[in-house]
Amino acid sequence: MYRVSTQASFDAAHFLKDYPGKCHNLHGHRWKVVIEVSSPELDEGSMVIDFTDIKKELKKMADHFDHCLIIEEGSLKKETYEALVSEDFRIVTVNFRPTAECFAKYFFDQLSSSFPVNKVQVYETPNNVATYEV
Ligand SMILES: Nc1nc2c(c(=O)[nH]1)N=C([C@H](O)[C@H](O)COP(=O)(O)OP(=O)(O)OP(=O)(O)O)CN2
Ligand SMILES: [Zn+2]
Repeated sequence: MYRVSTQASFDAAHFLKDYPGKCHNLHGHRWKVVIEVSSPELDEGSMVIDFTDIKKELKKMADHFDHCLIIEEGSLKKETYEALVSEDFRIVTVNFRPTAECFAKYFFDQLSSSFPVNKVQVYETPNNVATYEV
């Protein structure tokens, strides 16, 4: 089996609603997303996949979250949410709990529609990584 991987990063703030510890506070990470694509054979260009193609797609997804506040749908009071919006903050609402695990699955699902992805890793910090793989 051949495997290739590429990565992208984004800076974003998040919080974990009702988390029993410091992570319920608003805080930021430089998130790193590493995706791995595999194939038993190479294409006519002797590649699993052209890095250029997959990098472009991954970067587009990472840019979507860059310099934003990630909010899990329904996790803030309406007035808090509206106050943040009125400050013109860039907010991206997600329909999952914004843990590294859920982000790994999210990136996996999104990219799998275009590429034979077999693994996604999301680093919240250089030491903390979550993996979703098939
Ligand atoms: N399995 C998971 N555990 C935790 C996640 C997660 O996504 N998956 N997320 C968090 C928090 O978001 C937090 O930011 C990370 O926690 P922690 O490692 O405690 O924070 P630091 O890297 O800043 O650690 P220090 O050693 O305190 O510097 C929590 N858990
Ligand atoms: Zn965090």
